[in-house]
Amino acid sequence: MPESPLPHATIDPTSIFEHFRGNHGTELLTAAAAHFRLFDKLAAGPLAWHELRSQLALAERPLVVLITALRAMRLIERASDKYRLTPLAREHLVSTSPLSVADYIGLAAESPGVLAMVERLRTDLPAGAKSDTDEGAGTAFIYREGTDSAMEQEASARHLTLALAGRAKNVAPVLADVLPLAGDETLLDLGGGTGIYSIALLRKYPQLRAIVLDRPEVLKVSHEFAEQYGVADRLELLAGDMFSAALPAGVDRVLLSNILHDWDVPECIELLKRSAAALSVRGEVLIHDVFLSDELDGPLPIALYSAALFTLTEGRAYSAAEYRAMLGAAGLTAGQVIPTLIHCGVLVARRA
Ligand SMILES: C[S@@+](CC[C@H](N)C(=O)[O-])C[C@H]1O[C@@H](n2cnc3c(N)ncnc32)[C@H](O)[C@@H]1O
Repeated sequence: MPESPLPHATIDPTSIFEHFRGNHGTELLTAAAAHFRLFDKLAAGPLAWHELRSQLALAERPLVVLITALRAMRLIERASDKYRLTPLAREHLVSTSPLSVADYIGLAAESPGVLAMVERLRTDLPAGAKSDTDEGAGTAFIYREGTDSAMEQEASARHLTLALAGRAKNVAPVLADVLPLAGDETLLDLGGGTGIYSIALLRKYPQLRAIVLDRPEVLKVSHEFAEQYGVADRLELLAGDMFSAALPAGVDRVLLSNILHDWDVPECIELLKRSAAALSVRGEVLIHDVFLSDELDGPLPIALYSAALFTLTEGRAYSAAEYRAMLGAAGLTAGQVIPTLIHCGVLVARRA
């Protein structure tokens, strides 16, 4: 079988992803205005973070997702550790304002997407997870021992893994361009999915070997990709749970591509500690992901992607500052984010 090419995109597809995620803007804005009455609550005066949490009855992760998006929309701003309405929100989103459009926004209050978002915000549970109102069909993209995951069923694992490949095929050649791995022997790709990022790096660096760790049903797809892209002799497939599997020791790089954004902070720190323990003396951890601003007030496309991650997984988008804090807890320190494509970038970390 002839080897498949892995070409660079000639036209940047980023805007398509931004349009695709636009629905989360409607959902979060309508949830805030019509369900949580956030703008009316803030009309009475600025609130501290803990006051927002108790007045909205939201856990930390959903509140971060909601407030980050509203700050990115320039409807809420932070001043002296309190959150307040911007002039735009005060004039147009407070229900008693003469020029309020709150009822207009309320037209979407009962739409299925908005109701689903409100449910996710209130329960802090990903779609498919078991809750009082949900039978639990299984979560997409994440596997946690003891819970139902779509990644454990052959058809859904294949469908979800191949869906991600579309984005990954565009980004992987750019990641290979920006990472100098000429002196490296081994790359461990945790939650590697199709393995396309490893494949791009293997094709660029002939001395490199890669190990993709993922769930068994997903690895069936990675196996096909390794054959298709002509790197099967240098790509090892390791089936396991990244939170508990014995990881190979002394690897030069651990790649966490679009992994940490699937998990909450304690799980991210755990994965970073496990990654750090797998490194050789000069080894590095590569966080390939999207990055919110350190202020957590944008950019809007990442804030809306964060909402998508929040609804599907146990994670959200993080800022580089948040990653630096997690890396610090794992004994690692990072340089600057190196941009790749479709809002992604790579943060390279080594032992502190
Ligand atoms: C969002 S995808 C990222 C795939 C790929 N790295 C990329 O950048 O496109 C998350 C991957 O992590 C895998 N995964 C989730 N939980 C896992 C676990 N506990 N152990 C091993 N793999 C897991 C999923 O099967 C999936 O392939």
